[in-house]
Amino acid sequence: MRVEVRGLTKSFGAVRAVSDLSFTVEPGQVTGFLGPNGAGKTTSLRMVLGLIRPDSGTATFDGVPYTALPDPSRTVGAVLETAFHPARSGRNHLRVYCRAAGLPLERADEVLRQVGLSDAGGRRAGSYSLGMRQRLALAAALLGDPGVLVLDEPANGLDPEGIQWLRGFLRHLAHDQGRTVLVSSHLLSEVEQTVDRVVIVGAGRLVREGSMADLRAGAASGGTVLVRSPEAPRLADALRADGAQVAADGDGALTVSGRTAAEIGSRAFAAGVELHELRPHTSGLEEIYFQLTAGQEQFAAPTPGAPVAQGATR
Ligand SMILES: Nc1ncnc2c1ncn2[C@@H]1O[C@H](COP(=O)(O)OP(=O)(O)OP(=O)(O)O)[C@@H](O)[C@H]1O
Repeated sequence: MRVEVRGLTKSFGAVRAVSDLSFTVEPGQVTGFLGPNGAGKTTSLRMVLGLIRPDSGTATFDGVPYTALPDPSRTVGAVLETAFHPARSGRNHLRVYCRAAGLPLERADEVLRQVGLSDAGGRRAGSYSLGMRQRLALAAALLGDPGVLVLDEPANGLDPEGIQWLRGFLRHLAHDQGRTVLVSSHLLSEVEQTVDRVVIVGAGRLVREGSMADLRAGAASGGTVLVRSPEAPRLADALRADGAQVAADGDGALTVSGRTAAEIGSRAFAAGVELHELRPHTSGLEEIYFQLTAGQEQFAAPTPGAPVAQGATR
């Protein structure tokens, strides 16, 4: 099932949370919905799920808006926020949902098993760790065996082991079971190894949509490489002649952009230049994400020592 978002726009008073946002989420893939805090991710997901009405624009599931789906809980599963009745067991929490959605009660145990909570199903949800609550929320989203999963920051509060489990689980749901998975995060690094595609938003607008492979390819040439050589000027000339950008610090160190470390090493070898150091300086990927979203955090912490801009606080 394909999710299509077209021209979604939403303001809260004077704050335009989402602005003419369009993107597509394909089946069989995990799509990361990325952007800094306040970029409009949660508002967009709530519009996709029919929880708030957009000022304009549409979000559809194979052409049908959420509110017109004949059987929404069997079509779309969502994890938005994790609120539980603390005295209710995890299993009973899920059974309440089953009843409300007209699903067989056995589904509760099936999804508990899927998320690895079988042994904890009888315990009060109030005693669950944050990671277990996230798993329970994911279990609730899976109750109707939906073709589409929409997850808002599901990695929040998970320990590294939990994040690794989630990564494998989401990829399994998309790649092996063909589901459409949309997962939001404000950290690229958190979902980098999980997602196949990215939709990046900043200040409510789309700033990038594409495959993770494309983002990585752009990043490989977007980073910088630190090179040290006793023959730095000669190497700089050779690299510049090839079209690379080279900054020299005069002390035998060069900062090269537009070339990977391997390409620089090959060029040096071909020119017979001795190297003493060859080190990728920035990851490229984080840099691209940062550049795409720079200055768009709504509540960005000021740089220490920098003057506070007028109007930067609200
Ligand atoms: N109900 C609301 N009333 C007023 N303003 C709102 C409301 N919901 C969101 N906003 C504002 O809309 C903007 C986008 O918020 P949103 O929560 O969608 O961003 P986000 O990308 O999900 O951020 P975060 O990662 O911090 O959750 C913010 O400026 C926020 O303050």
